[in-house]
Amino acid sequence: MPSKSSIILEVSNLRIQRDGTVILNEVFWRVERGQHWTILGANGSGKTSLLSTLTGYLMPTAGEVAVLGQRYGESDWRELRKQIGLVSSSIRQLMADSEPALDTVVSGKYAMIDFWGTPSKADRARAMRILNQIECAYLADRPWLYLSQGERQRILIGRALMGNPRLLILDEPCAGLDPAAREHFLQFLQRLGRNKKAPTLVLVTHHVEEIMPVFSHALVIKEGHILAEGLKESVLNAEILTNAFNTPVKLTRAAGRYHLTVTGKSQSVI
Ligand SMILES: Nc1ncnc2c1ncn2[C@@H]1O[C@H](COP(=O)(O)OP(=O)(O)OP(=O)(O)O)[C@@H](O)[C@H]1O
Repeated sequence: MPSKSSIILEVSNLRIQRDGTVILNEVFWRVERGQHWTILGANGSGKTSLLSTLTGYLMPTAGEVAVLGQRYGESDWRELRKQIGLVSSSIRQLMADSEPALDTVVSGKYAMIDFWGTPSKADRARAMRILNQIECAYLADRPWLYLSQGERQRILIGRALMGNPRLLILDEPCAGLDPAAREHFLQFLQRLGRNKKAPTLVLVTHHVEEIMPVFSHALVIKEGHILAEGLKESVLNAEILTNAFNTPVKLTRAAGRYHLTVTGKSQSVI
């Protein structure tokens, strides 16, 4: 049995239902320190809903959700959110065009969008260290508007790191990146995750190619329930992914990376 402090999050018999629609059902999931997870599933399977529950934006209909030792319903989720880093397209859209990258990183300390205050010397120094860590020191003064998609993703990770999170959730961070930018970003994620002080990573992706060796575990969702979860070697196989995507697929693995090929027609009727 893992000690309490080593449990990053625990979801038990979670059910989410809205307007008669069951979005998630019978979800059991535990993430422990030292693990990095990836979440896979077809469009509409429930990935974002699961993440929204973890960040307190979606209320469970039944079941228990505990994140970083705080139980949903008993703790102030707004406080807890400060310990969870989140990089998602919804956050990307909220950034102010004129804000320099350094200020965007600083704003992560206050879990604020569009930072209006004057950052303290110490905050600026810390943000600069983070910019170095995310290999973006050269972007410190560049406004958000001019950053490339790949640079924006890194700056948002920097912003999340400013809050010193123990959990960093990345919801499709490679969306919109060209193949080279995507690979650079993934290599960066690999280095980040390898760092002993790194937060626990949870990556939502549609592409197995984005699952870097640093990710130790995988969770596959289908139609609101868990199809498979555990060590990625036991979860990521053609049979499970064929089921998850309702389409015959072939999965290959080389040098710790995966590659998926669709080999047949979808079995679903759209
Ligand atoms: N508030 C809501 N009320 C009713 N249905 C909802 C609500 N929120 C989500 N859903 C439905 O729940 C299902 C899961 O949605 P969710 O966004 O979690 O899927 P997803 O796996 O993240 O999909 P994608 O890969 O397309 O982003 C979808 O069918 C969606 O329409």
